[in-house]
Amino acid sequence: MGIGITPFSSTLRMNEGKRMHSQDANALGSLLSMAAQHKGKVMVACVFSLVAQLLSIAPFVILSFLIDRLVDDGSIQSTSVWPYVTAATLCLVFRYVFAGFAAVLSHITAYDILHHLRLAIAKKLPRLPLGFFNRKTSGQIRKVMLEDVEQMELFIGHNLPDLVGSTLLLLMTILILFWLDWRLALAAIAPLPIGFFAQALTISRNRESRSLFFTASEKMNTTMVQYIHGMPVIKAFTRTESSFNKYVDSVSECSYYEDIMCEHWALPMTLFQVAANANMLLILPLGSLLWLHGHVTISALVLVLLIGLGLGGIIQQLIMMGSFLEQQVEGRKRIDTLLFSTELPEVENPATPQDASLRVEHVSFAYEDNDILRDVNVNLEPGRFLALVGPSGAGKSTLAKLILRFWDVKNGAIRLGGADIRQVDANELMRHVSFVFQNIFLFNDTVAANLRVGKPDATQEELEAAARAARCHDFIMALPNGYEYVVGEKGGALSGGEKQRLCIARALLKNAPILVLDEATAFVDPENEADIQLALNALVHDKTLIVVAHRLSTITSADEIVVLDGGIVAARGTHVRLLAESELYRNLWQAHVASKEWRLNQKKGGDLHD
Ligand SMILES: Nc1ncnc2c1ncn2[C@@H]1O[C@H](COP(=O)(O)OP(=O)(O)OP(=O)(O)O)[C@@H](O)[C@H]1O
Repeated sequence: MGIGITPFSSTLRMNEGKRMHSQDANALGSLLSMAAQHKGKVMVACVFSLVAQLLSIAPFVILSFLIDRLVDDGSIQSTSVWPYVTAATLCLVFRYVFAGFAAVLSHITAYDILHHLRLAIAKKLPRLPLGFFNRKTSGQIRKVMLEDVEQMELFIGHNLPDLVGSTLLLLMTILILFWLDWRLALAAIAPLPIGFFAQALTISRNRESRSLFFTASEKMNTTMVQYIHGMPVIKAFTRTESSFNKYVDSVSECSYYEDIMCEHWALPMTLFQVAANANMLLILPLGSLLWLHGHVTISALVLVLLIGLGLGGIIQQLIMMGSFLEQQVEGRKRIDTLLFSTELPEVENPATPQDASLRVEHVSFAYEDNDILRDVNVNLEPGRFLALVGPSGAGKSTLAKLILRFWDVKNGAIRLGGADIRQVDANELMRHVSFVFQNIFLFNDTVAANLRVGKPDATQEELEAAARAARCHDFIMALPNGYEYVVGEKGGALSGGEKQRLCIARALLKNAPILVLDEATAFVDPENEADIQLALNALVHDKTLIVVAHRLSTITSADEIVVLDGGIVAARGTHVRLLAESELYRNLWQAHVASKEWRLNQKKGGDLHD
């Protein structure tokens, strides 16, 4: 297994090696403690596996007894042979019975573990800060939940019982060999250290490439998911070739590391194969000499040959299991990374927001080293409307996400209804805030089910009222099954604007006192814009509204507009005041008006051609 020599010379690599070593050890510990939680069934499965293994060599021992009888007593009757044959047959039959029981038990346990592990991961995901999902792609999480968890089934269902059975069989075989004759036993095991050395060499040479291979395979997974999910964009932008090449590159990277591992593996493995089967060259001449001089019986010699030659096979099996174990340790590492990711801290004495006011106090924030927001202040009374505007990359979406606690602020505090959001229980926070983001997500379910995400027990009347307020009812009724229409993955047949209005209806149903809306830039045709504006008006009248605005015409009525530039507040005020006082806002407004006129001209041009 992958714990051993660190083959790198530089300090950096030594440290990296040590880190990997301790991660491997931790992951192995997790694997074993997972087995220990079901120790009753796991131990019985291991014992059954061991018995099955012992029964596999028992017929050879019986055969040697028979040979003894034949040699010592030449006049043996054929009927005397039958008990030996029957015993050997029974051993073989029971070998498979025990192996079968071991497999059934270990698989029952394995599937139980699989079930609980998948549930544990699924329960963990909602407890993670929302920012976690910005960092990890769905492809990476999918790989952990499907493939890495599957490795645990292989560990409990196959590897562990086989590993225990084969290790004990190896020891038992060596003991029997020494019991038969110590000189022949030494001859049988003499080449094995060479085999072990070869294996240790493979492991140490492959340590780095193995880790790189697993990272490359994770990348391949992500690329594959993106290749499939992004197919409409890829085709629309005729990026089929470049996207396919990206996918091919990730596959090639994977096979590159596979090739390296094979190269590292080829020579030591060949050496091992030769060594594992070379003991016959020692046993046969030495055994013949010992027999000629009367030091061993013919039956002992035959038995040494039969089980001694099997030693290579047992070790080969152990080595194969060792390499499976490496994969399982690697899978467990990824599962643990997810399971032990830092959750939003539990609040000891949770605070409750008293109203729908929002205060952003001297907030600074950095994703990594560079500050994205610096000393930002906002004060919003309940029921008021705040717009965040500014050039691309100014930090508008980041500020909106901080209000939802995607991440915690670096300095300062964000208060909802007077309570620091770090002191508010995560569920309570979500009860007070609704949000509609640019990357709209709809479940592959009916329109009604998607709306009910906002309020699971909403009546049909409530659904329709929310849909009417968000300007969705008419297009929903025009769908083939109305509210029972299955929208399909990513919203299927709905337009971008329609999907956004569905999300607004969902937020309306949730009826949280504060709404954060990261306005989408993509769905800007005038009809949609007017409809979205009306949908927003429905939200505004009794809610505190924070809108990250790209279409400035939708926020001219905001109580306060905060202009962000390079992470700092460059100006603030109403639309009219900012037009008079802020050059940056004026420029943004002029750019917006120009783009609207351009779209209008484009449309007129289109109409003329029609
Ligand atoms: N998850 C992230 N990790 C690291 N950097 C990020 C992350 N999200 C955003 N950034 C960076 O933070 C900066 C501010 O991004 P943000 O999305 O908040 O800007 P924005 O004003 O909303 O831009 P836009 O109008 O284009 O949506 C950008 O430089 C962006 O590259």
